[in-house]
Amino acid sequence: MDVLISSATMCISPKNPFLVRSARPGSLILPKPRSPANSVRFHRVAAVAAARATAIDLSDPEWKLKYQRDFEERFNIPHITDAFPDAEAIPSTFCLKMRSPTYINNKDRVLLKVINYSSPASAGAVCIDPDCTWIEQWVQRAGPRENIYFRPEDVKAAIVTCGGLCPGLNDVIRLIVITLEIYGVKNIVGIPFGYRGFSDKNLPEIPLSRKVVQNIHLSGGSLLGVSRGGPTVTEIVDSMEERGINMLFVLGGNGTHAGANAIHNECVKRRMKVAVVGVPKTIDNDILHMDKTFGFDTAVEEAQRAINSAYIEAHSAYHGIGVVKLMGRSSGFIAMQASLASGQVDICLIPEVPFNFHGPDGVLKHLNYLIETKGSAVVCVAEGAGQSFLENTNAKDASGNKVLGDIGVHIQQETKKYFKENGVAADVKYIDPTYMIRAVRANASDGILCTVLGQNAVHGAFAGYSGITVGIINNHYAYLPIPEVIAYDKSVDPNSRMWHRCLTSTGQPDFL
Ligand SMILES: Nc1ncnc2c1ncn2[C@@H]1O[C@H](COP(=O)(O)OP(=O)(O)O)[C@@H](O)[C@H]1O
Ligand SMILES: O=P(O)(O)OC[C@H]1O[C@](O)(COP(=O)(O)O)[C@@H](O)[C@@H]1O
Ligand SMILES: [Mg+2]
Repeated sequence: MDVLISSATMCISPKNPFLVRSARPGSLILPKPRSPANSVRFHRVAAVAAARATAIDLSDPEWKLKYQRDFEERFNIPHITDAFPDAEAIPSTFCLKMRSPTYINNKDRVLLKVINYSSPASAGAVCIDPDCTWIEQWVQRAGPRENIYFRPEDVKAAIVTCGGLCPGLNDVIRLIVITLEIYGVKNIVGIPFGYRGFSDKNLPEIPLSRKVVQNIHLSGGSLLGVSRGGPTVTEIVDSMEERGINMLFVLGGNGTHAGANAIHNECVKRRMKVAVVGVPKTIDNDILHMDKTFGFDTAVEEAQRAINSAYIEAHSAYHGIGVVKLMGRSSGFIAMQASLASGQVDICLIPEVPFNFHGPDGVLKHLNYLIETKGSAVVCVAEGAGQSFLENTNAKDASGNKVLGDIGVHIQQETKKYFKENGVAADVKYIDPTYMIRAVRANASDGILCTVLGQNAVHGAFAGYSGITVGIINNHYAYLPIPEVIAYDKSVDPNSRMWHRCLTSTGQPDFL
């Protein structure tokens, strides 16, 4: 569970079960937004989640039942019949050439959490109460339904890709289009350059068909283009009304999904029979509840190449130090996984784990030790790490995301200075492979994930769901209500086995 509810007087942090904070009885603890620039956005979303979650009084003998009911309500996915109770269901038009498809029953569920922790002290434990009481948490299974709520001939489907690039965008677009055609949809368009394409009159819709998308997965990027910022939700929905779009597939991260949810709500308010379905795209892997998001595997694989280059440079130089900065605004998943996978990293720094540069336990002292003992060293740092050491410019990008200082450059400069001051030779090389990684095409495992997610997005829309997103959970596929996946950024748990494995691999000490 991501939001922890207090016991009579205490509550335990969901991210760090060892951290017990006092709280008012019955109060609800929501994680603090990580980035100040995003705080308005995440406070807003968190408030939605908070409003929907019932504070649980653990002294109530019925608390478990109430908790379960609350969970079911929160993870219930909006359906077109909520606003249109008389909406007609027709037999599915999804048909395969060779055989008739098997369907998902609406009552099928996927288990969200699969470990029954016996104690909050267990590594990575996420507990609801101090006894770590086991509560089954079921979410909706994704897939084709026997009955659908849209006649294919009445559908105008649109696809939009927002935010930064991520490997696999084209794979998802491709499968959405192909699946829509299998249902019988003829009117499919791409909205160019993210949400901007809804308002910029100079950007015409891109007609899509199997023929157009057949080979797009062979290259990275997005056939449709991406952007940050753009029109207001009102303008987007006005544009959808004008264009007659009644199915919208939104590929993007937390910002895009906040937009998609707002679009869904606005459509409900205007009584438009529209399905808005998200497919989470975040190379940083910071969307809640999912095993991973598409593009992440590819990013880790590609990041290893940069780490390997940094290693070779460092290893070939006299007292060489290689610094690689990887993506991860507020979550260090790519840096952690790539460090683990490569086995060539001596120091991995992520936003979730504080560290000092200077002082007897600082990064620089350890680098000095590595140079003395090994002769070279490799540092892998996530872009959001160590921001407190950098000047805060308060600058924001077009989407309102905080523009971060370059921690890689900072490490390079500080390291050079430190070794110079100590009269020790050091050859410091810095690599920032961000845009090289983001632009590659998806690897095989991401390609498959994209295929499944794209197909399921279309099944969800035809099944009449809206305001939902699709994800892989414990190797199964599920539909989730958007507010629950973007309540805050998923981040690396410093108490998790994975982070501890990373520390084992690098051999680094605590830099505090
Ligand atoms: N809270 C929000 N409500 C509506 N739209 C948003 C919100 N936050 C971001 N957006 C829009 O979503 C798009 C992508 O957001 P961004 O943060 O750049 O990328 P990502 O979706 O990958 O997080 C942008 O066009 C931005 O204007
Ligand atoms: O230079 P840009 O396009 O703003 O992208 C930088 C950002 O893109 C990312 O790679 C992914 O961010 P999004 O999920 O918001 O697209 C971040 O790690 C990074 O901060
Ligand atoms: Mg984002």
